[in-house]
Amino acid sequence: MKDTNQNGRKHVHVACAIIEREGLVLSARRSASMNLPLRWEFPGGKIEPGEGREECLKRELVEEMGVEIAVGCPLTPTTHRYPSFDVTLYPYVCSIVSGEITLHEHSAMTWLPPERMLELEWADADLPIILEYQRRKQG
Ligand SMILES: Nc1nc2c([nH]c(=O)n2[C@@H]2O[C@H](COP(=O)(O)OP(=O)(O)OP(=O)(O)O)[C@@H](O)[C@H]2O)c(=O)[nH]1
Repeated sequence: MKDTNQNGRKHVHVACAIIEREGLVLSARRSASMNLPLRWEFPGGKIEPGEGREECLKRELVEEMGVEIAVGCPLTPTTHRYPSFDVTLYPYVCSIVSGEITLHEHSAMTWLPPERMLELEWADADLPIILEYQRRKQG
């Protein structure tokens, strides 16, 4: 997928994993040296050329956390305009099928019940995803 739009503005397409375990959800904190430093996000990353979204997620979770995941239900993709780039996030509900999490890129992680997720300071693009996920859990 192209990573600039018609205006020459950077637009990244990112698959992200809402990983569930025993009623809790995994949140990961970006490191101080990443862009959006210290914001919380879902693990995942940019979809490479020719790569499927689910394939991307499985690759990213091995690279970032050393775990194999099963990719489940998609949530609604959402596009957000940051000052210096645009991002479209493609969220999927996932579970870990093997491995123990080791953080290779993030500075922290936490498992929270869905209703407490907004206590963290999230990357702005994630808010619609969290709200949709919370609505699904309540309904
Ligand atoms: N993985 C992930 N990225 C997110 C989320 N929300 C969000 O705005 N992003 C943005 O989407 C992009 C994901 O790209 P990435 O993880 O592959 O890249 P990066 O920032 O670590 O490194 P890079 O941009 O220097 O290559 C980042 O710019 C990140 O700020 C999220 O929930 N998960």
